[in-house]
Amino acid sequence: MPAVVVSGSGENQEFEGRITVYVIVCVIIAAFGGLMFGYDIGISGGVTSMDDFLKKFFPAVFEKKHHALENNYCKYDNQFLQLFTSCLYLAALIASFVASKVCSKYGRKLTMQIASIFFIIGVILTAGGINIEMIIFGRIFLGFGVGFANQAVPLFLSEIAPPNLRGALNISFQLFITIGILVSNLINYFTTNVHPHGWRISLGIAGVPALMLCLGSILICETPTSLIERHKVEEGRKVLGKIRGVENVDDEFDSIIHACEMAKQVKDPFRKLMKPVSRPQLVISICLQIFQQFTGINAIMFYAPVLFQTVGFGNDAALLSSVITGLVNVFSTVVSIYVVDRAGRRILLLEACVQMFISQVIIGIILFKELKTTGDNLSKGEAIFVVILVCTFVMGFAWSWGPLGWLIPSEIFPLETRSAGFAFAVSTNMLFTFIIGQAFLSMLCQMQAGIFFFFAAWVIIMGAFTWFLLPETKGVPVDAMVDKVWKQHWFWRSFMIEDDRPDVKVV
Ligand SMILES: OC[C@H]1O[C@](O)(CO)[C@@H](O)[C@@H]1O
Repeated sequence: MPAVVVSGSGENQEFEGRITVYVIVCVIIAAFGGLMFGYDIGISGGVTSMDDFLKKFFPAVFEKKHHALENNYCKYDNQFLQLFTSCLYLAALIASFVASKVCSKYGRKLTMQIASIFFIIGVILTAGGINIEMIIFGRIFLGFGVGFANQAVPLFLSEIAPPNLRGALNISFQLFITIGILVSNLINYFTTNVHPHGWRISLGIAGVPALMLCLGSILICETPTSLIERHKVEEGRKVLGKIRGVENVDDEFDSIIHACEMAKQVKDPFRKLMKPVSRPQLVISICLQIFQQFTGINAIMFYAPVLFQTVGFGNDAALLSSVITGLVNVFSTVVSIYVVDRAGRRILLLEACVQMFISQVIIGIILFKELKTTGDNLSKGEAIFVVILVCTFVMGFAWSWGPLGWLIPSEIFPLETRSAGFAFAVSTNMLFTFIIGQAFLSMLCQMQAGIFFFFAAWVIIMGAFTWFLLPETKGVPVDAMVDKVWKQHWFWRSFMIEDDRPDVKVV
């Protein structure tokens, strides 16, 4: 998940430096952290739809799936099966509190190393799993890895990126996540026909990015910001010179020193976050995360193969359809990188609401009409139409609520509360991802086709929220947000009266 830029608002300043090979190597290594997260998101749906896996760990679900004991919508409704997917996010939520301390006390590099060790343990336990407990423990370890990696990698990327590339790199983390999801969909497509251990291969391949992150994080440098924060000022200057590839890094160095000093002056950022002046940023960041998850995206990302089987696809067709939605996810995220600073945030979010709403309502209507009783299936044409609609839904999400759910919280907080505010955003995301992961299959069973109308209703709420309460922040310098955005806004300006911000001028 993309980064909060803590090293001053260098976005508005030109410093000397070029993109060095070293920076590129560091970015690639850190990318494995994002890939790993995406891989874990995407892999569980395919694995939980594989017969060999179900027979071994969830025989009751296997029976339901093959003997039509229940209607289509309830085939996969099983709390443990959902726990296999969702426990990862609960573990990540818990780990992220510890990780944020480790990250600022001991640095980004060590935090990434710890993440990769968790990942490796998680991969061994899940791929080698012999009972449910072992695979759930494995997923929990993967979750610890995600908690640590998601704290360190975005910060690391934004701190080593040349300032003019920070925005693009911010969205790149989401891009790495989507690539990880796609790779996992592809792997599942091939391993589903490898019996009886295809699922072990799927879960085991996660070891590749985990090992790359582990070995790579020995090679990479610590970021200058983290070194300076931890009083290793001279080393910080040296590393800055090395990653920028120029002799004179004085300006950027001074700006990092200044930003670190400013950040230190804020005694209690969490208290400051609770004051009315921070209300707009806090409410918006939390709501964006809740809304991001209530678009229903992870119902698709986690359970697409299961969902496609629910509407009557065979195993291969279901997995292939997931590959297609994975591809749409990646390409639409790339679109966002190009469009976001040209078109602005609001228009992307609002357009996506319309697109997602239409897709969900039509899917809901088709399923409502065609999948009523046990044994019903969609016709081939209808099933293909549903896949197309899932793609238009994912497309809308991926160029808006996906990346912007992270970008906006990272740019609206003033420096004093940025880190703390972003931590809230990360934990809210993990919490609601957990809720969707744990509840979706049961909701599908209870609400049947109505689940799509449920998510569509949320899309209306988030559209209204965006329309009335989300100001445009495109091109607004970070230190001008209060004057140019919040004090001008019809609703949020009433919170700006008690403006007790310390005079932090971000340079
Ligand atoms: O690309 C979709 C993925 O992006 C996220 O919303 C993170 O921003 C995940 O929760 C989701 O699985």
